[in-house]
Amino acid sequence: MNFDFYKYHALGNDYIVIDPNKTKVNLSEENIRLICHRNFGVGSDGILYGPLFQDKSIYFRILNPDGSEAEKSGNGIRIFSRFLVDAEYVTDKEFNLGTLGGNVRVELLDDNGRRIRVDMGTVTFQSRQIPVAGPAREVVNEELVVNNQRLFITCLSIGNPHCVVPCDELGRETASGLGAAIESHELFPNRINVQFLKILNRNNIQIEIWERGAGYTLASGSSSCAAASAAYKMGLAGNEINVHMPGGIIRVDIQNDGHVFMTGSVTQVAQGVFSEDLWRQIQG
Ligand SMILES: N[C@@H](CCC[C@H](N)C(=O)O)C(=O)O
Repeated sequence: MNFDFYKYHALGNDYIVIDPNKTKVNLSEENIRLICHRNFGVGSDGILYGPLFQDKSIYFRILNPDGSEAEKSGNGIRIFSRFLVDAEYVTDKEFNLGTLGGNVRVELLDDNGRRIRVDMGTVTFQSRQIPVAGPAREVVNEELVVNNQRLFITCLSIGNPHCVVPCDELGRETASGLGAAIESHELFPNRINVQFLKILNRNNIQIEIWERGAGYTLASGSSSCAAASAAYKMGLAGNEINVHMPGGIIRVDIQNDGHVFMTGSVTQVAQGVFSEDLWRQIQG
């Protein structure tokens, strides 16, 4: 049987995979919002659309539940890699994947892609590359007042933009209230993903996440890499870091050459068909 969509989660960060070679859907912003809606649609933190083949390379698109497109997603990369194994598009243990935010190298740590390590590339703290408004600079430990609170932010890009905010105490309410205000702050012309960071010790950090275009999520791969890189840059942690999130733990290793490796799990949730009612809505 052919399915219209496949659903996976990586530590509770859930994605719907749609394969354009099998299922033809008009992914307008409105349709993306409906498919991802947790009451009116299937429900997810986003859609992964691929494989798309170009010059013998495999690409995929990452669509946020508000209809916007992201350049990169760590959990999205691991989930899409597992889908490629499940759908028998790849048989090698190591392969490259293309995203808008750059190419990554994927390594399957077991036979069925349930545990995956990814070379996510390198990070930059340069404001122009993230982007962050104002003079060209590295955005490290910079003061920002949001909702009358004085914060110290470190911003970086790992293909998609992140703002890391060290905090003494973490909680879903703070992450949601401050996260939404920071995501759309005028300092960030492309909006930004936000991580609230607590240092546990040199090898363990804890984060709460507010994702651009998705809101509060239980886990995020690129956020784990961003928070670990910011903690390392500020001298608060070493280069081998377990990132604890509400949905579970991702391991981040920062190499001497600057490459950031992320290791974590992927779980398949469902294989499904869109009902006639939903098809009627998404076909207009
Ligand atoms: N969940 C993701 C990040 C998805 C993209 C993000 N919302 C953005 O707009 O950059 C991850 O695991 O990295």
